[in-house]
Formats: sequence, structure tokens, C-alpha cells
Amino acid sequence: MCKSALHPLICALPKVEQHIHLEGALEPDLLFSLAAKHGIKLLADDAAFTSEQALRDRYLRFTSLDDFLGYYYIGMSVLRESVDFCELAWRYFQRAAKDGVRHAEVFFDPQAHLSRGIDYNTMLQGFVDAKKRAEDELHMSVNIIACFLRHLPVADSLAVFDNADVQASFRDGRVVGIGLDSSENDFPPVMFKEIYDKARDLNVRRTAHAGEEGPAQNIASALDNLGCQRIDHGLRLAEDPVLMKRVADEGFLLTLCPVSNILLRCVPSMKEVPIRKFLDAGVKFSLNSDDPAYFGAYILDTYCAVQEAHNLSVKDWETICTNGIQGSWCSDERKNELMGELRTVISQH
Ligand SMILES: Nc1ncnc2[nH]cnc12
Ligand SMILES: [Zn+2]
Repeated sequence: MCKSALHPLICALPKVEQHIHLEGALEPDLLFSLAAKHGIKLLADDAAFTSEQALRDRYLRFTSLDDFLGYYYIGMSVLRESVDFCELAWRYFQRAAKDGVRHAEVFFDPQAHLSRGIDYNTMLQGFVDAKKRAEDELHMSVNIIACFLRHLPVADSLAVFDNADVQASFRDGRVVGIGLDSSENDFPPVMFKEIYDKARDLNVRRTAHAGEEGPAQNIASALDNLGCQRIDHGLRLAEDPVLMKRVADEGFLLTLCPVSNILLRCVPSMKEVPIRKFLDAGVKFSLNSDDPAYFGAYILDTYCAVQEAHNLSVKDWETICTNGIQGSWCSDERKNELMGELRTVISQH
């Protein structure tokens, strides 16, 4: 809840979320209950894992992306069966729907589960079941995107990309696109060019985390070397005016995650997230939660925090939501429906 007079509008906006890691929606209560179900002992020597509260307190003290990722990979180790993946995603969809999310494009990290011996179809089936339920019961549309982990050997990502089950999931549309995530420093986008070239040949959509902790140059590289159709984060684009003009002129969408950027110390405060700068420069962006269970903020919390710091106008919100809808990887028909919902909400406020 924000104090802005626009709070009712912000609640009612039909939202799209394009940057949410399903594993990052693993709330401590589900984490502990799945650990108990599977008899998994979570790092007994880390005081953070002694209680839900201790874990939440630790999440408030992340010092960097890598510090967060340590907890993120341990947390997801409790996901073992299809029903676990389904429960995780279903909880996220229910929460997102309450916040007004009408279309979600959700990430998952296959390698983080394959490396623990979980079959690709086990994890994906759970996510697909939850997606179907969200579409049927919550009337949301959902796309699933598989991300590659840049801290692992490129050969590992290539083997996963080429795997028959993964290829089948691209062909039948259960997975519509690929992304690139995990540690950014030391792993420049160009390392993954071969995978992205293959994805382009198969008409698989392409995005990558870039310019989160790493320099703006990684954004240019994700566009030029990987043929990315949008950029996840892109926060540091603001440091390069020439590239910023190019991104604006060519209409690439950034999936900004401002609360994540603050919690992971990529930017000191919400006021310093270059929201106004991007709006003024015509850089398109959407607002997203990234890893809501770890950063204590889902999408409505994020919209409210942006409003409190930047005091946006109705027109600004219309621009942000329009760009999010138009930058989504759904059909033109679905975009038209969402645009209609947006116009109705704007006209009522
Ligand atoms: N913010 C983030 N950056 C990179 N990899 C991630 N995986 C989950 N969240 C991430
Ligand atoms: Zn992310």
C-alpha cells in the first residue's frame, strides 16, 4: 500500500510480469515444509536456516548478487517432485493474480535441478500443470522461459539446450524462450553465442540478464552477439547515453527489477533507479519482482515503491503498462485484450 493518490489506479492496472524466477518465489514456509517432506537438512551450520524468521532476516542483509545466489541455490534444493514445482508456481500465480498480473512470463533454471538428479520433464510438468491451472482458474496467460546458468561451463548449457526433452519442449511451445542468469561478472554474454544462434534458428525467443551488476557493455553484447529481443534488468544502461539512445530508437524492452537492485546493492535507493531518465529518453521498460520471496516484494509492492519514490503520473503508468504489454511474448490477440483492459482502467481513473 502506498500513500499516493494513484494507489487505486496502481492496484487496478492490468499488469504483465516478465522477470520472475519461479525458484525465487520459494517462500521460507514452503521451503521448510518441503525440506521436512523430503528429509532434507539445510546447511545446519548456517544460523539462517534455523527458522523462517532467521531466514527472512538474513534475506534483508544480502551484500551482492552472489551472496543472494548462494541462498537461492540452497533453497531450491528442496524441490524434488513434480508436485513440489507445481505447488511453488501455483502459489506464485495466485499471489500475482491478486496483485493484478494478467500475463506472466516466468523463468526457471533447468541446470540447477538437473545437477541434483531431477529429470527435466519432472520439473517442467509441475510448472506446466500450474500454468494450466492459472490459465483456467485465474484467467491469466503464462509463458515459460528456460534460463541457462552463466557460472557453469558453457558445454553444460549446450548439452542441456541440445537435450531431446528440452528440444521437445521448445517444439511444442511448453517453453517459448531462453534466458541467461546467475553471476554476471566474469561471464560476458558472448560466451553463450552458440546457444543463442541455435535458438534463433529454431525461432525460440531470446532474452538475457545484462547490466545488473555488470557493465552497460554487456547489454550491447547481449543484443549484438546473442540477438536478444529484450534485456533482463538493464539497470546500468543509464551509464551509457549512446547505447541508451540506441535501445530507445530500436525499441528493446528492459525488464527492470528495482527492489531486487536495491536489495542486491546494485543501486543505493529507489530514488536512484533511473526511472525518470528512461521515461524521458523513451527507453521502454516493465517493472518486475525478480525473486519476490527473497526480496520481500511482489509486483504490487514494486509498483508502489516506484510510485512513492518517483511520483509518476497516470500518463507515465499508461506508458509503462503499454510497453510491458507490447513487449510480451504472447499473441497479438492477447495483447489487444490486455490493451483493452488497460484503456478501461485508465479511463476510470
Ligand atoms: N537477479 C538475478 N540475477 C541473476 N540471476 C538470477 N537468478 C535469480 N535471480 C537472479
Ligand atoms: Zn532475474
